[in-house]
Formats: sequence, C-alpha cells, structure tokens
Amino acid sequence: GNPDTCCVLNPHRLLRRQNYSAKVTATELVSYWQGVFEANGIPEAQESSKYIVSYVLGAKTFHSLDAGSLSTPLTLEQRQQIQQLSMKRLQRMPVQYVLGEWDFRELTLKMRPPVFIPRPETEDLVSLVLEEEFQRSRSPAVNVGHQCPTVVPHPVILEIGCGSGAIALSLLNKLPTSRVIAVDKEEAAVNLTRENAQRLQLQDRIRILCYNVSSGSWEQLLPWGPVDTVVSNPPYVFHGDMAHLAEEILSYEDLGALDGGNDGMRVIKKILALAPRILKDNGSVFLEVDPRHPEMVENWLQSRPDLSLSVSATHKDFFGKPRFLHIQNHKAR
Ligand SMILES: C[S@@+](CC[C@H](N)C(=O)[O-])C[C@H]1O[C@@H](n2cnc3c(N)ncnc32)[C@H](O)[C@@H]1O
Repeated sequence: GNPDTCCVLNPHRLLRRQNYSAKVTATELVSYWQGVFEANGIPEAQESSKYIVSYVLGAKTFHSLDAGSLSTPLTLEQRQQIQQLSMKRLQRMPVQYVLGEWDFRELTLKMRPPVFIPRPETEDLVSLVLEEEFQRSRSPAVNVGHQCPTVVPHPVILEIGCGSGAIALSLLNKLPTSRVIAVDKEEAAVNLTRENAQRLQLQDRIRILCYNVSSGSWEQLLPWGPVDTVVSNPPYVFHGDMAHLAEEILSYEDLGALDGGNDGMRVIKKILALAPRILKDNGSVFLEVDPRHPEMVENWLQSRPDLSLSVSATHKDFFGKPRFLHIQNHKAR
C-alpha cells in the first residue's frame, strides 16, 4: 500500500522516521498529532492534540500558552511524554483519562478509568443546588431568633452516585459551612472521591461510603441526622440507547454509571423511594435526567402519593432541553 498512509496509520513507524534531534515546537507537534488522530478516525483530533501538548507543557489549555512556550523547541522527554499520551488517545481512551485529571467548575479532579468522567452539563446541576442553599441561608426562617440573627445554616447534603466526587466536592467548596455524605456503589468511585477530597483539602466535611441505593439501609445515610438536600446524577440512559454511545465511553467508562434500565428510571425510582425517609421536612431532591424523564417522573410520583414528593421545577440544560428536576418533600418523616 501507500507508505505514507501506512505510516500515518502506524505512528510508531512515522515516529521512527522523525529526526529526534530536530527542533520541534509545541505548535508543530499539535499539528503533527492532530494529523495522526485524523488519519486514524479519532474524534476531536485537534482538541485532543492541544490538550495533550498543553498538559505536558504544564498548561491547562493551548490558548493559555505564551508565545515563548509556543516557539521554544520541546525537550526529548516532553516529546516522548506527548507520544506516550497520544498513543493512549489512539486507543480511543478519553482525553480526561489520558491526562489523568480534568476540571469541573473551579476544581481540578483526578480521573481514573472506569470511574465516570464528569460532563459539563452537570455543572448546572451544582448551580441549582447552590442557588437553593443560598436562598435558604437568606430566608428569615433559618435565623435563630434575636440573639444570633447572622447564624447561617449548616446544610447537610447527600450525593447518590458520587463517581469522581465532582458534585459533592464542588458543593463543599462553595458552601463552607455545609457537610456532604457522598455514596457510590462502586469501590473505585468511592476511592477516587476520597483521593480527590484529600487533594483538595475538603476531607473534613465529607463522609464517603460504599453504598448501593438499591439494597443499602437508609439508616447508614444519617450520620448527621436528616438531610436538607439529596442530589444525584444517576445512571439514566435508556438501556436501548447504550449501544449508540461513543466508543470512548463504551470501552473505558463503567457502563453501570450510565445504564438506567429499560426506561432509564431504575436508579431514579430507588432514589425517590429513599428520599422521604432521609429528608428533612421541605427538603429537596435535585436530579439530572434524560429529557424524556421529567414527564415520566411526574407521572410516577403521582402514582406514588405515599412518597409525598412532587416536582417543583424543571430546568433546561444549555441546549434548551429539560434535564434537571427539583423535587420537594412535603411531609414529616
Ligand atoms: C452518571 S455517574 C455520576 C458520577 C458523578 N456524580 C458525576 O456527575 O460525575 C453515576 C454514578 O452512580 C453510581 N451508581 C450507579 N448505580 C448506583 C446505585 N444503585 N447505588 C449507588 N450508586 C450507584 C455509579 O457507580 C456512578 O459512579
């Protein structure tokens, strides 16, 4: 076959042909690896290449590199590290796992397969919880009389399915008087949340438990008594849609983090059945869901009046799709 095509499809051979004493700049290496990724059908070829080169140069984004770093020839070690990381991307590993870290809101979190990589839309789920907590802290009901009108509440938040800890740790970071219980059924997720909490010095206000919402006993979730808020980005993909997910997801991420069963509601229903047992009166549940779910959840809650929960608001994601549910508890436990 055409040797050039052959080399592009086989980057080892192409790299051997490169002159290792040549001076190669960051900009040139970005184009080089972009070309290799494109020739191999790797999605987001340019972005992947930029992230890898920037990471090795100690920057978050290519955009943030100054003119000096862009024009300085890379060292052999840097080029070899870029090659090593790019080889992983060529195996369709998501760039977040390739780099081993990713940003979520203002935090940099460690990432490790197969623990679910936080998605950008989930940042909006965190914003909704923060808005509610800020509103509560301003509400006169939380003041404890004349002696101490400035007392702020100390919300207790439960996150179900914490993955890497993105939601739980972002909430702790923004709510300095809050405490969070973060649970996940997977040991790998619990360990990664723990590591991320420690790296971010947020370990003192969090309890991290291996807990399966389908089988665990609710008493375990109350180390600090009834909770103000339950938040979850549960597995909610309809089982029939799983096969259409990108190869990056199917090969590297834990599919148990995504597969919500036939109607995507398997774990959602477990969370809603648990919520009234552990929430304070007027406590809230915030869920990220599929756009088909808000109506399905409303119907299901109507068929379960015993849960005393109702949808109080549905919020849209940045594409205008209904993706976030605010559900409220109405009665004493
Ligand atoms: C979509 S991921 C969300 C991870 C993280 N909260 C985020 O937004 O990046 C769902 C998480 O729920 C966990 N999970 C799935 N089923 C569960 C169950 N029955 N009980 C507890 N956690 C569960 C998965 O292991 C996974 O970490």
